[in-house]
Amino acid sequence: MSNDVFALSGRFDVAIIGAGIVGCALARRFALEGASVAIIDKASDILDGASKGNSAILHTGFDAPVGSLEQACIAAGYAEYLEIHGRLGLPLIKSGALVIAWSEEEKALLPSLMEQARQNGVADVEPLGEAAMRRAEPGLGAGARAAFRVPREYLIDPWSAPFAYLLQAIENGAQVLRGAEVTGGRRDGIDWSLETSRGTVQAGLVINAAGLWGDLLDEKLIGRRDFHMKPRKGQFVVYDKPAAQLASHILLPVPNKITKGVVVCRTAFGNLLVGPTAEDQDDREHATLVPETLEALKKRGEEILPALRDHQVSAIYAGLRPATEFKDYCIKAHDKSYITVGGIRSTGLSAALGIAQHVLKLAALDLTKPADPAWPVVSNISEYFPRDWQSEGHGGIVCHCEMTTRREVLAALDGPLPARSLAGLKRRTRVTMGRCQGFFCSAELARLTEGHFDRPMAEKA
Ligand SMILES: O=P(O)(O)OC[C@H](O)CO
Ligand code: FES
Repeated sequence: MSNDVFALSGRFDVAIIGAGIVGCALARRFALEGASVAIIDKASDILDGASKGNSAILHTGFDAPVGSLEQACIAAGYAEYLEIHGRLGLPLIKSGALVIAWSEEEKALLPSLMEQARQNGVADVEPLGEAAMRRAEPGLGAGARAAFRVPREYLIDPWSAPFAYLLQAIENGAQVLRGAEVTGGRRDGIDWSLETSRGTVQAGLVINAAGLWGDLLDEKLIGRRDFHMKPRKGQFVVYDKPAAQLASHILLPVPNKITKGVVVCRTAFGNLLVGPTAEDQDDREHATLVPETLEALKKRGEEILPALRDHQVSAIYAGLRPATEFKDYCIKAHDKSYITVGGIRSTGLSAALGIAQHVLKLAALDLTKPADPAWPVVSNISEYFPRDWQSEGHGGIVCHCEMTTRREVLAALDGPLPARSLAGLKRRTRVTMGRCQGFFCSAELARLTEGHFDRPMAEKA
């Protein structure tokens, strides 16, 4: 049965605004510590803001600024992911990464980057001369000069991880209010009354995890802005599955102060990804795809892996990073009743569990941990682990490109956190995300999802 309610009643220890990667990890941490938790999002489903476009890497933080809060949260988040992923059924693809120099100037920067990695606790970086680099990745283009290996940079599924975090929060008592925009709020000295488009939510502590809207929410609720959002768009090109055999490592360029640069890597779903771009813009809502930029990305991909010329692009997408004028995360307890968690850029996927640990300490609540918390197991949709279609009683394949079964679709439409939109169903099951982009599975999906979505799927015959 769905945990979704039209409105929340009662009083919560913690109200988290924003059900992105960070909000989901916060909900899990506080629920596991014994807090009563409400999580509120204005979208009809979770992960609908910055978290919907991500390159899906579990970073070690080797290149984070030494001594930064970002580095500390990535290190803690990385360690906790390794500790819990098996128990929650979350995939981990141990690819490792190569940081590749494409010019003599970049080659000269490799030793200092390796030193930075060591200072960040990533001691196992390994320099590779040109011959060793080409042995490690035989498909690299002629321009690659030298590299170093970061063995513990891994690939993960960017959607099942936060989904599992929130599911665990729910199974330990958290409540979710989707489709509810926070329009205002006031504090009566003890508790907050948050006004939302679906009623009032009463809580002792409010955590702003509103991502791209974080600065505006602070202004609305506490009348101040300590940072200003500068959305940074990233466009990506996704190649069809046969391209995944072209690279085993995550191929990273030498990063600069703004971005890690254009990455080439496999995905947990067996595709190959090239991106992201790093384009600052004012718009917080729209990440427009630009054909010329996508062509340039393809060209860059082919310089990195020339064999990509013979492979097909199966999808394109773009996301927005909640960047601010500050390089580091903007996490602050304004007082005992209000914490802002802002400026969490693309490293948020790796850092989320660590951010949650940090915020728990800032909150300093007096909580009693439940003795035997629930541990849900999410359904695996990664190409690299056994899938539902390989087991009995799955009811048939609905999406043949992604081998999604009827049982997987029906499960995603049910349970404590059901999909409310096609986008939400895609993130849970991969339907329509294969090489035909839904041409063959949409009609059956329209039938299966009837009555489940806020906006019904248009029937495609
Ligand atoms: O450009 P960045 O630094 O935000 O990093 C993008 C990477 O794809 C993160 O995994
Ligand atoms: S059959 Fe679903 S994407 Fe092709």
